[in-house]
Formats: sequence, C-alpha cells, structure tokens
Amino acid sequence: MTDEPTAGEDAALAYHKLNPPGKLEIRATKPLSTQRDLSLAYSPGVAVPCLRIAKDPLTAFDYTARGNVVAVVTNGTAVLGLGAIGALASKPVMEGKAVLFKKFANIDGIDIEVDETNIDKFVEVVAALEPTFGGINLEDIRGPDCFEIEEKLKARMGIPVFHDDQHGTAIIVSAAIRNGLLIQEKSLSDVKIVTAGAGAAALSCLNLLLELGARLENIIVTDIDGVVYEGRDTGMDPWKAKFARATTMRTLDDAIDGADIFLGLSAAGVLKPQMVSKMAPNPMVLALANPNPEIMPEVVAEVRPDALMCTGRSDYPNQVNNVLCFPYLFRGALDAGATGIDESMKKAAVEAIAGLARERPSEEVARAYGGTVKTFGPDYLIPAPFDPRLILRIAPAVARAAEKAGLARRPIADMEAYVDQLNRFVFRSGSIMKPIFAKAAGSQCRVVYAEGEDERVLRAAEIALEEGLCSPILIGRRRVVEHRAKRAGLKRVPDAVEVIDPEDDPRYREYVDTYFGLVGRRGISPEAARTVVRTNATVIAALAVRRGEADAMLCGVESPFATHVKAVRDVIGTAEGVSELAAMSLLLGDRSTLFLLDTQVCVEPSPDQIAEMTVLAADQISAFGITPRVALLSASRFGSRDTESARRMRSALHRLNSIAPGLMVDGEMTGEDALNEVVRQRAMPNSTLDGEANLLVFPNIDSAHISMTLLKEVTNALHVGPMMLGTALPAHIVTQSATARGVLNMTAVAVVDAQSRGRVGKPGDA
Ligand SMILES: NC(=O)C1=CN([C@@H]2O[C@H](COP(=O)(O)OP(=O)(O)OC[C@H]3O[C@@H](n4cnc5c(N)ncnc54)[C@H](OP(=O)(O)O)[C@@H]3O)[C@@H](O)[C@H]2O)C=CC1
Ligand SMILES: CC(=O)C(=O)O
Ligand SMILES: [Mg+2]
Repeated sequence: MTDEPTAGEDAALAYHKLNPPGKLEIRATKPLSTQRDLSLAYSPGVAVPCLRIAKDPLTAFDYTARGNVVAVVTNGTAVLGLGAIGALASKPVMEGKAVLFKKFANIDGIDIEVDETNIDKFVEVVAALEPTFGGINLEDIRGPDCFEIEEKLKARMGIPVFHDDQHGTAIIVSAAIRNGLLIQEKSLSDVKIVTAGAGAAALSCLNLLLELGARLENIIVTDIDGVVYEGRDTGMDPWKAKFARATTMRTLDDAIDGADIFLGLSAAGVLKPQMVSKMAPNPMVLALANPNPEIMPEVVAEVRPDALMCTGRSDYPNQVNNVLCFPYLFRGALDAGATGIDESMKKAAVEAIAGLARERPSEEVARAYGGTVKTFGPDYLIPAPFDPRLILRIAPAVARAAEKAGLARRPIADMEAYVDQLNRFVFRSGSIMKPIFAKAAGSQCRVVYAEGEDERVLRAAEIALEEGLCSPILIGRRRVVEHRAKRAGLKRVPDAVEVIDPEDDPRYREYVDTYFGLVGRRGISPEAARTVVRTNATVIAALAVRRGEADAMLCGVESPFATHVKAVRDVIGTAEGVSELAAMSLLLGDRSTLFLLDTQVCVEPSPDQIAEMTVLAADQISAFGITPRVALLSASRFGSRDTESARRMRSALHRLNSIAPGLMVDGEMTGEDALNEVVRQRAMPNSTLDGEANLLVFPNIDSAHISMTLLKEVTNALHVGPMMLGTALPAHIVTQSATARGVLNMTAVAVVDAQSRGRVGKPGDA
C-alpha cells in the first residue's frame, strides 16, 4: 500500500475509522438500572456464583459468559498473506474474525494480540487465559511455529484449541475438493496433488486430505525454495519432512506436470499460466493466498477452460475461505461443551459443508448475492459464506461428532430442539412463528398470491409446498412464472401449483361480472371493470377468494400498500360489525417481540376505531399463543397533557374497558412507560398493565409507521406483516420490501386466519 490511498483503500480506512473506531464493543446482558440489580450483579450478590464455581468449576458455564466466549489469539507472524506485520497491525484482522464469530454464530469473539514470538512464552500467555474462555481460536501464526504452539496448548488446555488457518482452511478445502472431484469424476485416492506453500494452511490441508483418502505418494509439496524433497536441508522442519519425496524435481514448474489439483496457500502470482497448461485433464486450481491469489481465475480460464477454479476472494465464484467453517464449528463445539476438536469433528464439518452445496440454494443466499441463484456445479462447489443454512448443518454435525468421540461435557440432549434454537438465531421469526407454522402444517388451504411472477413469491410458494403449509395459486403469465421458477432452481413450482394467467384464463368473463356486480354502482363502467380484471392482479386474487376458488390471498410485494388496500376494500370489504380495516406489524428484535398498530391503514382513528382495532389485534396476538398486553401510546403520561390525541387515547381506553373487560390494557402512556415497568410503576403505581407491553397502539398512522420503520432500522428487527385486521375474508398485504421469508411467514398467518374462520375449502359467495 502506498501512502496515498486508492478509492478502495479509502473506503476500507473510513469503514474502520467510523466512530466508534474499530469493529467491536461489549454489551451488558443483564439489567443494571436499580440498586437491587447492582447488589445482584456486583457485591454482595456476585459472591454467590463465585463460591459455586470455586466448588464446581463446571458451573462457570452456568453463571458466566465463559461458555460462549472464544479468544481470537495471534502473535501477528503470518497475517493473511501480508506476512509478519506484528501483533498490533494484525488487530483489524482479529477484530474482523471476532465480528464473524458474532454475526454468523452469535459467539462472543474477543481479539487478543500477544506481542510475543517466542513459542514457549506465547504458550504460557495463552494457557493462562483458560479460565476466561470457552475456546481458543489461534489465528495467523506462521508455520512451523503454529504446529508446536497448537500441540502444546492442546496438551495443556481443557477447552477447544483450534488453529483456524490450519484446520478451518483444511475443512473447507477438503469440502471443495470432495465436490470438485465429483464433477471432474475423479477419486481422491487417485489424484495427484501439488501445493505451493508448506506452511500452516497447506500442510494441515494435506493432513486432512490424507485422512479422507488421499495418498502420500500422490502429493508433492513446494515452498519458497521449491520442491520439498528427501535430503533437502534448507528451510525444512519436521512437519514438512513428512511430505519430502524421493524425486529429482526441484521446482513448482517441474512438479505441476500432470497434476490433478493445485493447492496454493503461499503468495500472489506464484502459479504461471504455462504451468496450468501442463496440468492433467479436468484439473482443479485452488489459488487461496489472500488478498491476491497465486493466479487469477480469468488467466486460468484462458489457458484451461476445463479447470475448476477456487480462490479465497468474495469477488469470484467458489470462495474457499475458512469463514465458512470456524464460526459454526465452534458453535457446535461450545454447545456440546467439547473439551477439544478432533479429526472426527473436522470430518463431520467437511461432510456438512460439501453436502450443503449440493442442496438447493435458499433465497437468503440469492439475496446476499444480488439475486443470482446458483446450483451445484463448476461455479458453485461450496456454499456461499452468507448461506444461513451453514450453521444449521455444521453446528449439529460437529456437536454430534463431539459426543460420539467422548469429548462432549454437555452432550446435546434434544437435537431437534437444538436445531430449532439455531433456526431461531438464523430466522429470528422462528420462535414466535412456530405455533402459526404448526397450525398451518398439513393444511389444504388454497392461498392465492397476486404477484405470482415475483421471485420472492415463487420461492415462498416452493417452501410452502415443501412444508405442506398450503396449496399455492399463483397469478401471473404462465411463461414468465415457468421461466423465473426455473431460473431460481425451484423443483415444485410451477408444476405443483395452479396458475391463473390474466392473459388467458377461461374464468375471465365470470370474474368481470363478479367485479362489476360489486363496483358497478361506484362509478365504474363495464369497460373499466374489464380493464381492471385483466390488469389488476390484487383484484383477481380478491375475486378468487370471494368466489371461493381460494381460501386466502396475499399481495403487496409490488406497488404501494394503499393501492392493494383499495382493491381489498372494493372486493372483499370489512367483516360484519367492523367499521374500518387496520394493519398490525410485528417486529422481532434480538430482545423483544412487539406488535404495532396501525402502521398502514387508519390515518387518524377515532376512539371507537382504536378500540375496535385493538380488540381485533388482541385476537390475532392470541393466535400466536401470546397474551396481549396493550399500551395506548401518547406523548402524555396518564393525563399529564391535554392534547387532542391524548384525549382520544383516554376515550379509547374507556371504550375498551367496556367492550373488552378481560383485556389487559392501559394508557395513555409514553413508549418508555409501555416497555419499562420500573419507570411505569414510579409514574403510575396503580397501572393495570403488568410487565412489558407487547401491543403498542399509536394515536395515528404517522407515529405508528415512523416508529416501526425507525425501530426496524435501528434494531435490525425482523418485520412480520403487516397483518390485515377486520377484512370480511382472509386477505393480507405485505410491504414491497418483503423477502421470500417474509412472504412465507405471512402465508402461514393467512392460512391460520382462513382456518380460524372455517374458510378452508368452503364455496364462495359470489
Ligand atoms: N483462503 C483461506 O481460507 C486461507 C488462505 N490463507 C492464505 O494462505 C497463505 C499462507 O498462509 P499460512 O499458511 O497461514 O502462512 P505460513 O506463513 O504458515 O505459510 C506460508 C507458506 O507459503 C510459502 N511461500 C511464501 N511465499 C512463497 C512463494 N513466493 N512461493 C512459494 N511459496 C511461498 C512459505 O514458504 P516457506 O515455508 O519457505 O517460508 C510457507 O510455506 C496466505 O496468503 C494466507 O492468506 C491462509 C489461511 C486460510
Ligand atoms: C482467511 C484467513 O484466515 C487468512 O487468509 O489468513
Ligand atoms: Mg488467517
């Protein structure tokens, strides 16, 4: 890097410098707002767990964060491919690894940069840290020092010690090679493997490949001094010596002749195009040096179009990077209380990663990669790092292997519940949506999707079919639906779904008649009705529900919410006794589950409307298995202001007390009163609200919508909804930013809505 940063370097510097500097902070997980909290968290209360741990060290996993904290430890001697830049300069990489632990596996990684290159002194420092951590991730320590360091630490420590550059890399390289050889139709026991690099990563990869069936006599190792041969006396060490060959070959150029696999874990530009051209037919080139590989993929493609190519970079296909492994491997090891990580746990991770690449890719992956979906093949040998299924496959496989190997101090008692818990971490909707999905499972409910051409809808329909949630009906041009389903790599859609093609549906005339019958006296001419029914898919969906051809409808991923509300109002209308539609949003954050009302429909509701929509919302919340606790929100706290909206909320409370006497509701109150019981008790000791409110009712659409979008942005909460309340028939409108997962969540809500109204399979009333 020169002193004058390029645009890319500038961006990297700005990213790291943005206040607060660096990439990590520490957060408290318990409340500390009262004298009582203080006496529990600190003296005198803290003495109690201390004494327990002194008696039984294993209880440290119950009373402290130790079981979820991993040290990312380095001495800065082989930082990426940057070399021995020192402990301090390595800190951004180590902070980065810690962030990956957190984001991908919810593990608290703490970076520890030790300014010590003497092996024994370094080992002393790390071994002394054992009480603090549940695991040790060694990082960017040069070979061969790293081998000795790891062996010594493993022998001394009762927690997993794992050098990621060795074993994390070996696991992902092995998975890529396993899948690559399937495509190239070769067997690991036959292939000739040549490395560039004989350091931490390269040798560890070879050792794992040997475990998996590669043969020592088929391997040639090269490093900065060329081929590692028997009798070589420069730059040798016992770990390299294992691979020394009785050969006259001396250079990578000699060795690469006829090789099936090139494994580069050395430095940029080491592999030349003319070397690649000498490789065996259908070779694999893994050029994994970071940040710049041993050879660029476009160069390989030019000389050997039959080659499978992997790099360590995210801007090319087949990113072989240990980030695909270490967070999840540690997740499984920590959760099983593993005392170490052995070969069987590594092999389990290899199988899990290789197997996942051969599964159908998820929508989350597609989204993270700009919508392009890949299926197993030359450009998709291993899963992408953002694949949310990695944790679901690797962690349980590793935990299971730990138990089998007798290394699990806390074996996982209920594997299904464990996978559920991981699922919840991945799709925070997991827990609360579970009863809804359980009720919907096995239903024959026909859900019609207005935007059946949208890829998010297609993916949701595919999963809905897979999970037996409903029988999807898609509105869309058949050829477009077919093309997009194929592009997304779907298996069940469109063959297993009904498609209503607005350009060519035999029911068109009947639909127009039904529609005209509904709106003909609202200024719509027969001609206009024909146009609407041909062009407005939400109207078609609503007509299908109304005519009993579908049990529930979903729309909203395209065009503004209000246009869908109009179509639903026109065709489906409000339920008997309901004066106006409303919409409730659910926000699932790391720490809270909040329902917000009305985020979308009622602009300035009257007290009666507020009461009416609150009762409807409370019913919907009960369907989630949650007891509603309602706060009527305002800037006024129990009469402290006499604004128009405060008066409205007060009147709404009176109305609610009379129409829903069993409902736990209070107000008007501030957001703080609603969510903080301590504050509320101080301001209003006789409040009828207990605990944190979970349904927040706002005085108008602006405050509701603004709060919802701000909360979503600031807390990164997952939005489920909006759920429509008060419709005569099941109809839900998602927002345009909905993901496939969002559409799927709302599919389950729509199915349960239809079931609870006894709608499923009933004839319509057109
Ligand atoms: N994609 C991924 O997931 C990972 C990539 N890596 C990358 O692999 C590389 C090595 O890392 P690591 O094993 O930890 O480091 P080490 O320092 O332990 O090993 C480096 C090895 O590369 C050799 N080497 C260095 N320069 C050359 C050269 N010009 N020609 C041939 N061999 C050379 C060294 O030879 P000698 O022994 O003679 O010094 C040494 O054997 C780095 O670029 C790193 O970024 C590492 C881990 C994971
Ligand atoms: C990816 C990694 O750990 C490295 O390049 O060192
Ligand atoms: Mg590394």
